Amino acid sequence: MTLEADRVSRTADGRLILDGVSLGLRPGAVTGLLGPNGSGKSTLLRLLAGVLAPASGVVTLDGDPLHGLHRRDVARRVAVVEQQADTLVELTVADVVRLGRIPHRRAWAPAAPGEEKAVQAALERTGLADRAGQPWRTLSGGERQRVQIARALAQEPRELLLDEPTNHLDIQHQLDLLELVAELPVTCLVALHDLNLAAMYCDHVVLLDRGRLVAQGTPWEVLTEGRIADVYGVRAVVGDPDANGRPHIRVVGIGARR
Ligand SMILES: Nc1ncnc2c1ncn2[C@@H]1O[C@H](COP(=O)(O)OP(=O)(O)OP(=O)(O)O)[C@@H](O)[C@H]1O
Repeated sequence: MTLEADRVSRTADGRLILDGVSLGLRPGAVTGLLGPNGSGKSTLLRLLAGVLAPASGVVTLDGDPLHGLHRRDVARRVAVVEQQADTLVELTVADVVRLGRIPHRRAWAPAAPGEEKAVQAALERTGLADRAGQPWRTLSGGERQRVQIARALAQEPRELLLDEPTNHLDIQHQLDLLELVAELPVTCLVALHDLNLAAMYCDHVVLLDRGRLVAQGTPWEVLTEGRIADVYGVRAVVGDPDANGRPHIRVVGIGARR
């Protein structure tokens, strides 16, 4: 078992922004969270992370309601990479990655020897080992994004929730990052805008539209031409030109959103 949302809703400013969404992550698999701007992806991700509470419905971790668990216990299991990382003015790259270890430490206890190993491993996995001493504020947007991923890996989570982690990344780093995520032995939910990246790297995808879950299944099941037209308002051709078993989505024009 892992993270599950059962009919969760959330309102903001009196408006329903998530409406009765039920979703179970697949243990060890990468689930893509898709949907147009404002469809509720970040909100759902934050509910699953326990950062926001649902107005109704419940989120559970291994069957236990998240609201009944200690923050630290949730943080030992679930790592989150949000879109906008805070500006941590005077920290180095390694300092930021070390923040990932905080949930594993007893209050006021110094870092245990194994801690630094986890930090080093995370820096190496994200190709940042030679940047460890660089001040965070001097990094480019893409480098900051990778440091946030390294921080999440240093946390050694079992569930990893990523909100548009490929933003700011050049194409090679986008592929590197999603390949890394796909190889990790963790349960992962990743919000993405690029349907082709989702089709390439996700085992399972979930599609939101205006706060509702409209489809979930394999990329082939969910990313149909009709559904792409309905949800995104574009005309697309879905095929498998590379014969790699993954759908390729070619957008051919603006359509009408139902
Ligand atoms: N605190 C808030 N107050 C008012 N409205 C909010 C608040 N938080 C979210 N919303 C609204 O809820 C809707 C869903 O927002 P959310 O950020 O979850 O969407 P998203 O799918 O992640 O969008 P994007 O792809 O643009 O990042 C949006 O219309 C947003 O304006």
